[in-house]
Amino acid sequence: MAPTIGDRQFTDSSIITNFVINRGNGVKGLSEMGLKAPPKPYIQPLEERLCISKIVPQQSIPIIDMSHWKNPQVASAVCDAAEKWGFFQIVNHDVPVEVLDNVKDATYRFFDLPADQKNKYSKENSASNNVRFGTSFSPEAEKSLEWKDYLSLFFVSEEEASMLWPPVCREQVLDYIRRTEVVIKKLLQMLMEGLNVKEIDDTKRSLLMGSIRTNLNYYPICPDPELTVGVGRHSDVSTLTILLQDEIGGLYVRGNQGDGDNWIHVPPIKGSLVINVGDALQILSNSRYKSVEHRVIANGTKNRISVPIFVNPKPTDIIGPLVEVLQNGEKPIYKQVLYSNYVKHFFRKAHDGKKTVEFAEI
Ligand SMILES: CC(C)(COP(=O)(O)OP(=O)(O)OC[C@H]1O[C@@H](n2cnc3c(N)ncnc32)[C@H](O)[C@@H]1OP(=O)(O)O)[C@@H](O)C(=O)NCCC(=O)NCCSC(=O)/C=C/c1ccc(O)cc1
Ligand SMILES: O=C(O)CCC(=O)C(=O)O
Ligand SMILES: [Fe+2]
Repeated sequence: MAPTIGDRQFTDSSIITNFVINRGNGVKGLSEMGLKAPPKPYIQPLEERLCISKIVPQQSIPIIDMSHWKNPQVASAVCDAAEKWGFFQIVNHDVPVEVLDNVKDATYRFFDLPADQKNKYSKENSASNNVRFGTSFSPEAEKSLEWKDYLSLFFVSEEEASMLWPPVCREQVLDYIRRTEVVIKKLLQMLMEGLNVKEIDDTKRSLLMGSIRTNLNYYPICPDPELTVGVGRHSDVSTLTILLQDEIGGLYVRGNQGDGDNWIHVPPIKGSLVINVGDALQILSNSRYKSVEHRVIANGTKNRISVPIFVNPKPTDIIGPLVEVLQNGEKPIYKQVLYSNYVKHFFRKAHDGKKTVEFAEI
């Protein structure tokens, strides 16, 4: 017999939505009931499941050692990876491993809170849109739900964070952002030099790193990971995303071989950070740097967490190909778009691969 919530059989999708979404139990609450199979709303159509034959085990994204970051070879490796892969890992980046461990512990602390505590930060209850606890990406728009809960923290100021962010993780997330900012600046400087942008002035700084959103992602144990997704295929809307993952694995990036229907695992490396180009940098660079599709498969025996920092333009910025990039006579592929409109378009629909960027195409 299917597990029950109260006296109702756990097959009715409205009961699941109520338990998971409205009452703040999240998919973590479902997972902890020890279900034998994922409930129907979580079953993905065949075309969205990651078939093992599409995984290319012999390939991997570049791993870049940042210890001698002033060496031009490092800049050239970063620009090369951003062009060809859109994804790379960095090691020896100077963000202390304790800072990373602390933010991982803080993530567990938040998700281990009782449902009613976490639900204070839900879309309905949160004191601000800048703090949101939720599940899946866009439950209202999705045909099948993702096996993921999240806390999303949009940074406005330390003062606002101290009033609005959950105390169990606030300081650790702020510390992670502060320490990572140094490496973000180095990477952006290298990427801009690769585009012939000599100086990052205030306008460019805003376009490249004017706003920061940090998500704490929690992927609970899934009874049948092959039938579900942790995160569906998508590209990020950021300029750059800095991702901290734990030791479990499960992140896959679209490969660039053959017809492109192949996926590469991003292996966890202790102390490393995964970097990926987002749509905003693809647009600013007129497609020199590529935002690449990726997805997450939940684990059958372990809970997994990840903590992406999305480095973005300011919502009020207008983004389009940079003049420096078009100086050589290159035709612009993208029009000028208001970044908040771009983000709204992204949040309004279910994940759908690289579809969001079409919003900015000429
Ligand atoms: C322009 C925004 C996006 C919307 O503002 P708004 O029009 O005043 O309205 P809301 O804040 O009420 O949000 C509108 C819709 O956006 C969605 N949304 C608003 N934040 C959120 C939120 N953190 N989460 C998931 N829905 C949201 C949400 O669906 C919501 O729909 P609804 O409440 O049903 O009307 C505004 O929040 C804003 O300027 N935010 C700052 C810019 C910003 O967030 N940049 C971050 C870009 S990177 C990023 O977030 C990547 C996230 C991501 C996440 C998961 C992934 O799998 C992959 C990537
Ligand atoms: O959990 C991961 O490894 C990646 C998550 C992701 O792609 C995202 O939050 O945008
Ligand atoms: Fe992502």
